[in-house]
Amino acid sequence: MAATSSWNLVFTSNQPSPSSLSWKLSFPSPFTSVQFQRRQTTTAQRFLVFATMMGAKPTILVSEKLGDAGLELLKTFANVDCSYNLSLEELCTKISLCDALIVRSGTKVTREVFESSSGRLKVVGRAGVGIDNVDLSAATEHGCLVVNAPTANTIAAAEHGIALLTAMARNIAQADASIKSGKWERSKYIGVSLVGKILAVIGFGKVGSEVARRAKGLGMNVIAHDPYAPADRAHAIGVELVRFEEAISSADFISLHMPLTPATSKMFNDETFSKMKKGVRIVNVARGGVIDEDALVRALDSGIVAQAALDVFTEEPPPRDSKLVQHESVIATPHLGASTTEAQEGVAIEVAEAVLGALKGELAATAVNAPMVPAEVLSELAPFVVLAEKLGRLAVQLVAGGSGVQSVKVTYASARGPDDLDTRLLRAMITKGIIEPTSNVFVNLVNADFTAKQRGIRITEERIVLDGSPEKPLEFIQVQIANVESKFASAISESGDIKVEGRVKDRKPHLTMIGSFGVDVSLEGSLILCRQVDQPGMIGKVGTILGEENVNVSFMTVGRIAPRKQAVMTIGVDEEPSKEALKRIGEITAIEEFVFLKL
Ligand SMILES: NC(=O)C1=CN([C@@H]2O[C@H](COP(=O)(O)OP(=O)(O)OC[C@H]3O[C@@H](n4cnc5c(N)ncnc54)[C@H](O)[C@@H]3O)[C@@H](O)[C@H]2O)C=CC1
Ligand SMILES: O=C(O)C(=O)COP(=O)(O)O
Repeated sequence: MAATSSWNLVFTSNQPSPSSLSWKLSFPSPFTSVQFQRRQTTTAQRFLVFATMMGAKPTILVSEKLGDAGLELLKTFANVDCSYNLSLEELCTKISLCDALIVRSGTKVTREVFESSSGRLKVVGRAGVGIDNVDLSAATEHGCLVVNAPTANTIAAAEHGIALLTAMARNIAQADASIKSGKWERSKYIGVSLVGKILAVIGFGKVGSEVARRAKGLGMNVIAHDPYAPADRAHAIGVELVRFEEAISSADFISLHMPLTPATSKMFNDETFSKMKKGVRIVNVARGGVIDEDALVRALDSGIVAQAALDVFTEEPPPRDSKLVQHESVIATPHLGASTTEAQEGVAIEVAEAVLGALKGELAATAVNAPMVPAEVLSELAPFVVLAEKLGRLAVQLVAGGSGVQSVKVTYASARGPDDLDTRLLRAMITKGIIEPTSNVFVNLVNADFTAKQRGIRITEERIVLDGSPEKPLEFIQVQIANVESKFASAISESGDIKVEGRVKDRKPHLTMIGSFGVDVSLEGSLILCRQVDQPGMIGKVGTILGEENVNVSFMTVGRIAPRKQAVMTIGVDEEPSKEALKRIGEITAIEEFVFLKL
């Protein structure tokens, strides 16, 4: 069964629920609860509930310039207060009178803002992609839904990337400033050609792939690095997906299009610059934080990087005396990637529809957070929810870089009939585990299926109906990822898929199978998996190395096919072992392969 069920997010008042409650989520006054229900209510009914609850039009604060079509749409259903350039204090004062807030990247929606709203703020709409200016945890804690507009500015951002690429290569900005100051410097501004040059696109998502398509039209040879992008999508537009080192060491031009996440923060630093071809040119229309800006200044000064074209900065606006912005080999724009008339109209409509939809009780397909689920609803499923997310995280970390995840099969083994076990939350948590380590998207019950679909990940679910007591909701969950290579060959099952299986024991998640190896480890902290020839002394050898490296081992177990044949040793560690410690483990003769996994 494909993950195609559709759900409504319904805001209700103190009235009895009109239809069956599936997930009841806490929500502040005047909405007393939020429920996820099958699509049983009509739009008219939802409007009725909405109108009854509100009594009056909701108030929406728009704190940054928004396209007219979006504003008009908002005004049809709400009182709209457009107040720009508010200080934090002013925003906090106004917010207690607003049901929704619409922002771009310039408004910091901090915890203070949610606290000041005293529960009235129900939706924050981000008219764009990046939500790094909204405190998502605070929003969720305050029961406030956050929605964005993820598709309408893709082309604008890609076009801006190409504009910066060509302007940089031909010194357009510098030459323009020169001629305007009365000079005529033809030999000073000799540029470089793009045709035949290698462009490495880092982050082959919506914007990255559009940049690649356009660069190919300019005659460039385009390669891309994105550990999670499907290779066939790249092949379809004639782009080869390569490893990160290969991308940065062979490129003449590098264009950045990955999100800012803990994994991509300062991904471009002294070490990565030192591996680049001398004279490389870099474009950044993603987020300033993916580059260590001091390291970029050093790389520009030493000539490793010949030029950089930057639209985004760690601090925006950057300090007036920023060495980077002032550098003669840098051209810069003030975060203009999404600033075209067309994109701003597009994001305005996209965000207005999402905000109004959420206020009317419809489920926003572009929701990036969700209100919290009360403990009583979760109590039975809670340990399985934790297990589901951890299995997703484990499975995706076993995928070798370059082989994108497209097909995930989840198997639930249970003695309960299909109608007595709702797997939506489990599926959402597996999806969260698979997607979150590779993106800045916040995956939850609201947006899990949408996010998986958008990323081309097909999640199918299967039931194994067991005999026995249906008291326990589930016996085990298996997660299988098909058509990928694994960093740890032993994780591949007989069917050729990466396979992990887990159970709940004493309300704690346990990994009970990896590939064809039966194991039994509590899923806490992080894990080292080693495949080895089964022989005495292995636990001692690995334990000694970890002890010497001051890494605390929480448990060790061995699962084997038969005595003295192959075994998989699972080691739980409290701290992340150093590269040196992992190298020493890999050098133990009997160890055939190993992998370190963060849970
Ligand atoms: N300058 C501007 O005005 C604009 C900036 N942006 C920025 O561009 C970024 C990309 O936007 P979209 O393409 O719409 O997002 P997207 O989510 O479609 O694409 C991001 C891609 O980065 C990949 N990725 C994740 N971790 C990676 C890693 N470690 N190395 C390489 N690739 C990695 C993901 O797999 C995904 O394919 C956004 O995060 C946003 O911050 C977007 C629009 C306008
Ligand atoms: O959509 C994004 O991520 C952007 O960076 C665009 O930001 P903006 O809405 O122009 O402030």
